[in-house]
This record gives sequence, structure tokens and C-alpha cells, in this order.
Amino acid sequence: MTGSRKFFVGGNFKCNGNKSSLQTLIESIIKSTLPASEIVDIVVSPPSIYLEYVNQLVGQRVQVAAQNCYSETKGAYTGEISAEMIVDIGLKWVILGHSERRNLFKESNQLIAKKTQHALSQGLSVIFCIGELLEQRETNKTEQVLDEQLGFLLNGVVSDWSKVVIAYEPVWAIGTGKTASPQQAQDAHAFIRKWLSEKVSKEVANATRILYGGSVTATNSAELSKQLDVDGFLVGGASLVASDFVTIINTANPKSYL
Ligand SMILES: O=C(CO)COP(=O)(O)O
Repeated sequence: MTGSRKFFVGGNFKCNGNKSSLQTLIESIIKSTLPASEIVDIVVSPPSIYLEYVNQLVGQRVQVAAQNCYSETKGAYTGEISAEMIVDIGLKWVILGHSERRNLFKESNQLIAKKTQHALSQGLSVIFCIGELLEQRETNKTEQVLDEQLGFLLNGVVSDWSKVVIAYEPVWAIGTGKTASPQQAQDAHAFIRKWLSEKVSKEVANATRILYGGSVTATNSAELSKQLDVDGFLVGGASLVASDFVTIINTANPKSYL
């Protein structure tokens, strides 16, 4: 079946911003010239305390994602938010398995799978993040690590693949200014697409968006976006600068498939 993958640019604000700076940032983004909604999904992800505030500012063209959620509906889980709460405030997206959750907050593959299954069961779409550490890349373990992290999506975890976007974010490239080269990104993305084809189906492999994240900037995004299997970006630091984020969004380059 032929088709094309709509580009996807996410802005992960991480633990940054306040009401005033977020208002300025969002207003500058939405008043900029942006590609049509058929070309690119634009999703921003502020800290959870500002989700509803930002959602009131974004208008129709930009969507809002939570940066995390727990695997249970409700209960004695101090500090957590649930997928149900994200749905309740009218949002459709959540980021899960970000490397900062995995490495700083010691989230396991098992927990991330549980969260993913639960978020999907509540109708949320999930930006599922994977990526290798520097030492794993240097010892040629990148594909093994990606295979292991992706494996946790099998066995009934994903009920609807059209609600999953995969973000490849090599940990050594996050916040370091060291971007993967276009070829390194393409190689990892091609591996992920082949994995989807072999472990899920050809249709899912064709249709699933695979994003690159890790020191994406206004200057390197155009070259990265030309790569055949790069369907978008998850942008950290550069998403906090409206003009840079808008430049990155405008490098949107949707890919067709046969
Ligand atoms: O972690 C990231 C996006 O989720 C990438 O962060 P930077 O763009 O700041 O490297």
C-alpha cells in the first residue's frame, strides 16, 4: 500500500520555562509561518504543571504532549500523573522512555512498557524514546540495545501502532552539542524500520514515524531531515528558542513509500 509519513516535530521543553517565558515562546511559534498541517505535526511538551496553561495558548496548529505519566490510573503514587489525567485535560500525547527518565530516574524497560500499554489503552498517542549510551556505541552494541528496548513493545504492549511514534535519541548526543551525523541517524532509523518490518509488519514499518533527537539545531536539521528514514525530530534545547524551533519545523520533509 502506498502512502506517506507526515513529518513530526516535537519540542521537549524538559524542566524549563515559567508562565511568562512559555507564553512568549508559544506566541512567537504560533504567529510564525509554519508548514500546512498535512505536512507536519507540531507537538510541544512543557513541564506537567504547565500542560493546561500551554494547551490554552497553542491554538489549533500546535498540539501538547506530557513528558511522562505513570502506569496506573490513580492511587498512592506521590508525585506522579496518570494517562487518564492527561486525557482529562484534553491532550492526546505523552513522551515515554526518554533517556533522562531511563538514566537519571532509573526507569526500567519493564516499567516503560507498562506505562506505554496503559497510556495507549487510555487512547493517548505515545512518543516512545530509545537510544544507546556512548559506551554502547563505542563497543558496537547500538543495534543490540535498540533491539532490546524495542522488544518491550512486543507481546501485546502496543494495541494500535498508528498511535506510536518512535524517537531515536542516542544518549551521547542529548544536550551535548554532538549530533549524530546524517548517516549515523539514517543507519539507526533504517535498523528500526527493518526491526518493525520483521517483528511487527511491513505496513507498520512503512507507516510508523521515526524521529531523531539529540542536539538538533536550526543549522543541522535540514541535512538530517533529508535522510530517507528520518520522519521528524524531538528537539530539546533548540525548542526553547522560537526562531530556531520554527526553522527546524520548516525543514519538514515527509517521505513517501510504496
Ligand atoms: O532529549 C532531547 C529531546 O527529547 C534532545 O535534547 P537536546 O536537543 O537538547 O539535545
